[in-house]
Amino acid sequence: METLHVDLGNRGYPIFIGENLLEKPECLIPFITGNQVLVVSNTTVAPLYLEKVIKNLTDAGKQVITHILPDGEQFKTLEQVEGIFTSLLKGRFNRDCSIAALGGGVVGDMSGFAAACYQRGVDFVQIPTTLLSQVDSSVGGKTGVNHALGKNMIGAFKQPKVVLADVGVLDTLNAREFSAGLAEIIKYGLIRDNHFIVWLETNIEKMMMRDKAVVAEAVSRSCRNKAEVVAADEFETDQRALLNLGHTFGHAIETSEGYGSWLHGEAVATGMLMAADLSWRSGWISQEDVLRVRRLLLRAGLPVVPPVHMTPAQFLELMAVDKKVQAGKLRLVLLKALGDAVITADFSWELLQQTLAAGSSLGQVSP
Ligand SMILES: NC(=O)c1ccc[n+]([C@@H]2O[C@H](COP(=O)([O-])OP(=O)(O)OC[C@H]3O[C@@H](n4cnc5c(N)ncnc54)[C@H](O)[C@@H]3O)[C@@H](O)[C@H]2O)c1
Ligand SMILES: O=C(O)C(=O)C[C@@H](O)[C@H](O)[C@H](O)COP(=O)(O)O
Ligand SMILES: [Zn+2]
Repeated sequence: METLHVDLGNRGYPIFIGENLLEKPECLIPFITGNQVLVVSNTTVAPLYLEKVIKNLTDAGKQVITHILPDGEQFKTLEQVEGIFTSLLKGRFNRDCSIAALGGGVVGDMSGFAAACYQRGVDFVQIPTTLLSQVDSSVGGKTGVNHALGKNMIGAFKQPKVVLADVGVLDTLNAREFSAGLAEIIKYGLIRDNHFIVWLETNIEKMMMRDKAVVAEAVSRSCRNKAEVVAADEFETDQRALLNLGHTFGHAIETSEGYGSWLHGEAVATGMLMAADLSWRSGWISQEDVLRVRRLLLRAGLPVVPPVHMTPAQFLELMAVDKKVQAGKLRLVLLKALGDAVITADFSWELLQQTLAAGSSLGQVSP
């Protein structure tokens, strides 16, 4: 087992990464101070792993109740969070209770948001069960829900007390969801870790075959990158926005297509290629760099062509509500080099239009 730490002073916490961690109550119980625990999961994950988590908690003398959400991004809503509050109130849960999120990013984001709001804040722990949630969403404290008009528009920062990433649970994850997690992994390489890109290019086949050691290393390198960024800028006043590479385009795709139609990781993958394309049109990276990004995404089983029917105008309308917009000006995360991203409003509107219109020829037509 490997232990990393998110250095946030009195809001700091460990990330445990390894196999069979669901069988190690010592990784969970010390981080739950009160007696009452609500475990939030969903209809897919609960039958697989809920029993183990409940046993660890009840063996330690905790009073446990559960709340099982319907499965899917389309249920990441305020209405479903209200249901979590109802379970807490019906259970007579006090302010010293904890909420445990057992599931992927959807369960984690909603549970964390419920924890931030219930009685103005209770403790919460993350037990991420998808690759994406182990490498990204369980770390850093962004929580929230979607709105029909925009992704993750309602939310709060709420750090967990611990992150328990048991890579063994990824055995039951389907191939499409596994690939979606790879998008956020590739993101860390592109924004700040050129060595990680080379490592991924070398190990992507082993990763796709779910070689346990390679998967654990990818989770660890990703979490280390994320923990460093979050520790430097917890509330996204500056550099944390780099973690949004590909997301301005990607969130527009998710919203336009209907939540759950494109997986978050798939939309981010295509969005990262669009960001690379615009970086190339801006003269910052080479065409070979863009093709390198494209090849890696394809090898990871990810889509690289935006929805054919999405027009530049539709993209721009949805991108205008992005959370990085400042004083009405769109800011994008772009690449100065592979492994070196910047957040900037300094791009040409005309070149952006070209990227949005490029479709399947992203990065492949000379500007
Ligand atoms: N808070 C953050 O910093 C952050 C970061 C990245 C993404 N996100 C959010 O996370 C969400 C995406 O998360 P996700 O990709 O984990 O999707 P998800 O939570 O929808 O999980 C994907 C699917 O896998 C299933 N599943 C989960 N664990 C499983 C397992 N071990 N075996 C079999 N099936 C399993 C789920 O039931 C679901 O059907 C999006 O809403 C995105 O906006 C948040
Ligand atoms: O932790 C962050 O910061 C991120 O941006 C991680 C992203 O992968 C994640 O999708 C996040 O939810 C996007 O944040 P948002 O503020 O654009 O909703
Ligand atoms: Zn993301």
